[in-house]
Amino acid sequence: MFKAVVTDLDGTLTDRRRRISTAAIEAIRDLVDAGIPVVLASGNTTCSLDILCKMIGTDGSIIGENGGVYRHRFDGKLQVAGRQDICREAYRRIEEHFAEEGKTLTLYSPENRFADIAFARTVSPAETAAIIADMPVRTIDTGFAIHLQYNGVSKGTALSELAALMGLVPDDFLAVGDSENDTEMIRRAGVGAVVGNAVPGPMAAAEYVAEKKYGEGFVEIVRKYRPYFRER
Ligand SMILES: O=C(O)COP(=O)(O)O
Ligand SMILES: [Mg+2]
Repeated sequence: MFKAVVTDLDGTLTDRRRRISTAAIEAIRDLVDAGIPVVLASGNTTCSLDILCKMIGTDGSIIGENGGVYRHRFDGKLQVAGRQDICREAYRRIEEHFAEEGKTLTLYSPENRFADIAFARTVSPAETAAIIADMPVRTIDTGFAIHLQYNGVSKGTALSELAALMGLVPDDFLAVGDSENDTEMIRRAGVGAVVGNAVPGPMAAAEYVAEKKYGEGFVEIVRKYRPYFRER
């Protein structure tokens, strides 16, 4: 029996253009109304997740910044993992490298990030990774942004820590995602599933691959596993 859901946001609840699926919102509300906690787990910042949680109607339990931050409920203390100072150092090196080629990078909400660094996908993620190959920092391409995260921090590690705060274990969760940054979370959860638009990494780690893409895929996955949930 599963007890909770942890889901990615961009590309799982939203389409390619980041428009949220209203069907996915309905599916989350049905779970929440049945007493099944739903955690939003994203590369996005805490403040953007907070607004979504309020408007969708979850209890505010989140994993943000690709596992760099996590919190149980709205009133819980925001936990910060990893080393943003080292990610910043990596970013400076990347910035310098591309500046020599005449390319300027665009940071995403640096003032609201406590753990990772995110910037626009205007340069090659593989080239970015090569520049910082000797540093303990991972380059993550989510399909929406390039993130720099301290080694050993992921949505998967945050899931283990958040689950404990919720009185649960990762095995109690159904995890849903679409991108490279969801692979560890999908591996760690009791069952992992991906939407039809997922990239090969998380797809290979998942027990189930939805036929449908984006929000419709999320709804398909929730329907499939709904009988295996314990309602509270
Ligand atoms: O922040 C990103 O780059 C992608 O966000 P996601 O983890 O919700 O897909
Ligand atoms: Mg995603």
